[in-house]
Amino acid sequence: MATNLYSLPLYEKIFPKNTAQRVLDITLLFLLFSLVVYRLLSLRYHGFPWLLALFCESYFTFNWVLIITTRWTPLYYKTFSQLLEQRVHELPPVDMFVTTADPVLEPPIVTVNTVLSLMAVDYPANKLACYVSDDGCSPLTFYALIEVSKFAKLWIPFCKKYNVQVRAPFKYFQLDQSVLSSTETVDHSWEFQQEWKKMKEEYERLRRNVEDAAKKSDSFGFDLSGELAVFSDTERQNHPAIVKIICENKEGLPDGIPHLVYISREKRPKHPHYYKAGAMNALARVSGLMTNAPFMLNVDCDMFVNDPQVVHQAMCLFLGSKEKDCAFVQFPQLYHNSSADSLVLLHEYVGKGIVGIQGPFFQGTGCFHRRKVIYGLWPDDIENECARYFNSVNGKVDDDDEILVKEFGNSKEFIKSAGHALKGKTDIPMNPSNYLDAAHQVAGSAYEYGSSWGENVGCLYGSTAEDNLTGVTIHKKGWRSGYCNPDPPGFLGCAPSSSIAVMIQQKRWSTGLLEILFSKNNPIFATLTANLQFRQCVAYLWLFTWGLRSIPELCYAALSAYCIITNSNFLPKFKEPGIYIPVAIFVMYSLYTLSEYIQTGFSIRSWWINQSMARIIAMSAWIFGFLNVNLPSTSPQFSWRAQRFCWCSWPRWPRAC
Ligand SMILES: O=c1ccn([C@@H]2O[C@H](COP(=O)(O)OP(=O)(O)O[C@H]3O[C@H](CO)[C@@H](O)[C@H](O)[C@H]3O)[C@@H](O)[C@H]2O)c(=O)[nH]1
Ligand SMILES: [Mn+2]
Repeated sequence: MATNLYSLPLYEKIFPKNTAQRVLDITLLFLLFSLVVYRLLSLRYHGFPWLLALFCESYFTFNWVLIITTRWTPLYYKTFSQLLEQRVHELPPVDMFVTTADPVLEPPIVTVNTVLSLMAVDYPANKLACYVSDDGCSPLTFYALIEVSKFAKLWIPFCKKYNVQVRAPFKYFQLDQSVLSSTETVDHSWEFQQEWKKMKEEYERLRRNVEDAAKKSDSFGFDLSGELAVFSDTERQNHPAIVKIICENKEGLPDGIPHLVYISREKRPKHPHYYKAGAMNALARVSGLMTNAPFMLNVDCDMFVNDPQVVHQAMCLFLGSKEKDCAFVQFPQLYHNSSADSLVLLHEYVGKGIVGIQGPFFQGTGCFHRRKVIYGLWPDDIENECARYFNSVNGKVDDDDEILVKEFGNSKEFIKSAGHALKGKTDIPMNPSNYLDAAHQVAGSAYEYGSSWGENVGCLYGSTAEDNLTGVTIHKKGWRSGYCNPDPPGFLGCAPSSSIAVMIQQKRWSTGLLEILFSKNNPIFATLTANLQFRQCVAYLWLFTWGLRSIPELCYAALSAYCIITNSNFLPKFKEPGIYIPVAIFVMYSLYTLSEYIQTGFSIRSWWINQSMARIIAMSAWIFGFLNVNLPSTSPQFSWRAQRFCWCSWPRWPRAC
């Protein structure tokens, strides 16, 4: 008897067994408690170093409690994307967002590759739209996207015809020709070889054009005429909104080219622009008007699609679960230019634990969202059909509905589209060009004033880690999130290229995370007053306290130097039995972490380097993050570019610069 396809699930939840891990975790916890108790009992025989060591070790014990609570029940999902199209008659539309901010630090050829990999995914082209937000207001980025639209007409059919696996051309042409197409029979054919050569030439031409244009723009030789005329008289931080439709799939062809839209939201020196969060909100509004897809994917400009089935994978989770159980689907942040061992380990041993509680954190990139959730919906709103938003009960959306205007701002067209999105209507507009005027309005710098954007709607303002702030408020409402970790990875990003860049990034993260910890969106309040689960709160606390951990880490490292100088000691003497406790902790922790590295396929050397780097980061970058949040800022606010370059700057993304 044939299996009924409708009865098969789209994904499976797998809870791996972790008994050995739990036993080791508890043993270490027991040893840490013993050490703290031993210190307390012997405190009166010792001086200051003992007291300081007690403080540090108590903090490390607290941190260990956070870690083991977080990773107690690991979970991962297995998706069956081949069943999706049989199970779902009509695949839902998806709007794809790319954010870029600086054509020098993020060369347009990188954005070009990301955009091409998105536009070429295996999904009906009439269900896709790609929106690029350019916070650099750069004619170069715009020019590069025009070049993309020409190349896409060749590239997308080529990828689909030969079932190309990696659809970011720079990566594809780096690969060995024998693995270029997954269809072995076509792989070696004369036709394929010819088309491959042509495609490579075309890509080289595109790359040269974009790079030559970049050189010209460096030397102020860029001709701002024709389509680029809108960029004359603009400054990076002072310009009107620019919205241009570069490709439009007017006929709605499933095998055509998806819409491609360029957006540079308005910026004025007087108005705060809220960095990436502001860009994401402008993208949400413009896309809401033009295509209003119920799902949105957001990626950083340096993160390309590595598996053309990503949208299918995400849809398995969205369409296979109850709405409440899947507010967003996060793919892990992995890199193509670095093995990023420590990140992989973090995903493996802590990330999966978080997935098993209320779902993964929003990591800012490689994430599919439900539009409704980004519009601020609570799970209860789904049951009562968003009653709190609508004055009229006749099912129609009034474009001057007071509540909607207060939430979403003063654009009649946008109110209508938001109302449809909230009500889950799927009859979406297909002609983005009809909404160009309204799009300019909602991409204006003053549009958000008096509305809930950044407060309750969209990506939230108030932290440089806007992704975590937005994620914690989603979980706080009681939503769960899904995790997709396919092999090969769905997305690959670009790791910071130097240690100093890593430090700057870590400093920014620790600042942003502490900003959330000290705000009204603190996970403890969220558990006490709303629907954040207790263990999810613990997981968030583990993350948000990175910056605080720098203090005990630094003190503990300084203790040995202090004791040598003052001829005192902070550890029990060798003849005292108490010495066995710290020695046991040290040996066990080292072997334990080492075994995690080896089990995940990394070397002893990588373990050593990462352990050292973890200490260096905690004692430098995180300290600066901590100071950044706690000291009143006296220095001028640095631009994003300065933050990326400048180790000693005091960056606070959420302020205007
Ligand atoms: O004013 C800005 C600043 C940044 N960005 C974009 O935001 C993204 C992330 O910025 P980046 O400086 O590359 O930060 P990273 O530390 O590499 O990013 C990580 O950390 C951020 C939170 O700090 C998350 O938002 C990101 O998704 C995550 O990849 C990039 O696409 C930028 O183009 C803007 O669009 N406008
Ligand atoms: Mn980045």
